[in-house]
Amino acid sequence: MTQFTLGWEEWLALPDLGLPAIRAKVDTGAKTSALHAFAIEPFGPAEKPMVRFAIHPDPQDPGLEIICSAPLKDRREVTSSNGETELRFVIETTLSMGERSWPIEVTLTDRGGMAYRMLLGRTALDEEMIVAPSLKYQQPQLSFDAYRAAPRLKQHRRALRLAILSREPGNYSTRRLIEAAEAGGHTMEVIDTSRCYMNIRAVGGEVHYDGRRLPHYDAVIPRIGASVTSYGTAVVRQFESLGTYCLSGSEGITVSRDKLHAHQVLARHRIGMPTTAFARSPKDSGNVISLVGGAPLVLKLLESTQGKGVVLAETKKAAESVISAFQGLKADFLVQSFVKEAAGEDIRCFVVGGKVVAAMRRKGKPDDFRSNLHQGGTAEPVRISKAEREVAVRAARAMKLDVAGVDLLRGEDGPKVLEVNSSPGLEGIEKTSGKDIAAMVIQHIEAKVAPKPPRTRPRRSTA
Ligand SMILES: Nc1ncnc2c1ncn2[C@@H]1O[C@H](COP(=O)(O)OP(=O)(O)OP(=O)(O)O)[C@@H](O)[C@H]1O
Ligand SMILES: [Mg+2]
Ligand SMILES: [Mg+2]
Repeated sequence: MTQFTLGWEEWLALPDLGLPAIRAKVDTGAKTSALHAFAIEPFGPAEKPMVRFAIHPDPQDPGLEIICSAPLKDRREVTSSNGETELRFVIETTLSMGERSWPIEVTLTDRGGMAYRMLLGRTALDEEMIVAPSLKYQQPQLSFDAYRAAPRLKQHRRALRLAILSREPGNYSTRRLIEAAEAGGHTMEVIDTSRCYMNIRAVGGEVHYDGRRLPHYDAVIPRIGASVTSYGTAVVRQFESLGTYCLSGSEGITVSRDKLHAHQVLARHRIGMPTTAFARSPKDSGNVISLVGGAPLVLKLLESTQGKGVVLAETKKAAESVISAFQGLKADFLVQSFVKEAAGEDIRCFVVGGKVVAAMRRKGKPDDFRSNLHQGGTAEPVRISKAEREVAVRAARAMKLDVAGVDLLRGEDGPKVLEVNSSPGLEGIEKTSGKDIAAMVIQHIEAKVAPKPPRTRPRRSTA
């Protein structure tokens, strides 16, 4: 075997941690190796514990911060060179130097002031390796520029710590998202939205749950039920202000839940929809009916879901009596022209990251103009036109939603968007399309929270 010589200072890479270049001090006086990490937090299930930490690989550049995660191997008492004993997390990872790669054990310690981000101890060295104490860089030199170029090469995939905000841990969508996250090597915790409590302040706001502060999540998937929209979006806003990526933003959830607001936003973006009007005073009932072109027309309670507050009025008389009933209940509603040619069918386009990843056609019961599955409708896969695809993507974007269920009707003069759902269910769409939509959602999150290409700067001498 050829001799492998190391100087007292060497460049190395820790590819499993997404660290392409680290300058290390080789210290044969130390037994274990150490990596100077901060914000060290264990996470994950007891059978498969993980640890998440951050590191500034370049001691000269505090702006370059990389988040790493790794399987947790042990916790161990380590005595450092200054004689202090510290309980440290231990991970195992691959070290690459020159043409060689081998597994090493590394302890994590928060000593950011150290000039070297890594100390290579003797247990990380093989028998045939020689350390030349008076020499440096016996192995190829690397550069911190690798961090500026890396994201464009192969994206490093690290285990993410994810949370889903849901009051229904057992429902199909929640279960599938957990499965997909775990299949991708991530962990997913289910948090009951209504049990989150918060302190609100400019700096250092927190989210608490069951007596403890929630840790930092790489991303949060809000699946907020209509009954807790207001509180739920406040929780989402709190996560947003902590800098956590939320799959559906608070603004998107709020707007999409309010039919009036949603239609105004869609109209502003020139997205086709049925002619829509609204009024509050009983004096204007006749006026709004004529605004949408008279009967037949559709009346919708603003907070309706699952088609429950959606009524078809075949005649002007019927429309007037439903309107007066709604007004009597002090319920806000909108009035919409009836798209007859849609014939009780609507199209659900499932949008992920600016693309329609699946679509289905839903058909109501034979005597129902509503196509909601909750009203007993059926669904089947459907091919959608280019115009439909475009309008669905634009509608999701107008609502500022990365993941959305866009419902549209096939009108005589093109697609007409009915609504944009911020937490679209996965069951119907996965079963009809046969696609793993949950995995697509997780992949979208991975792409979103992967380290951004750090700003480019003139190259600095690193020797
Ligand atoms: N203007 C319209 N013309 C024809 N059919 C309509 C019209 N508006 C709604 N429908 C039918 O009624 C169904 C329910 O309407 P809509 O989606 O607006 O209500 P919803 O209560 O928000 O339902 P969900 O949120 O569960 O999808 C639609 O899927 C569609 O089939
Ligand atoms: Mg709805
Ligand atoms: Mg609908």
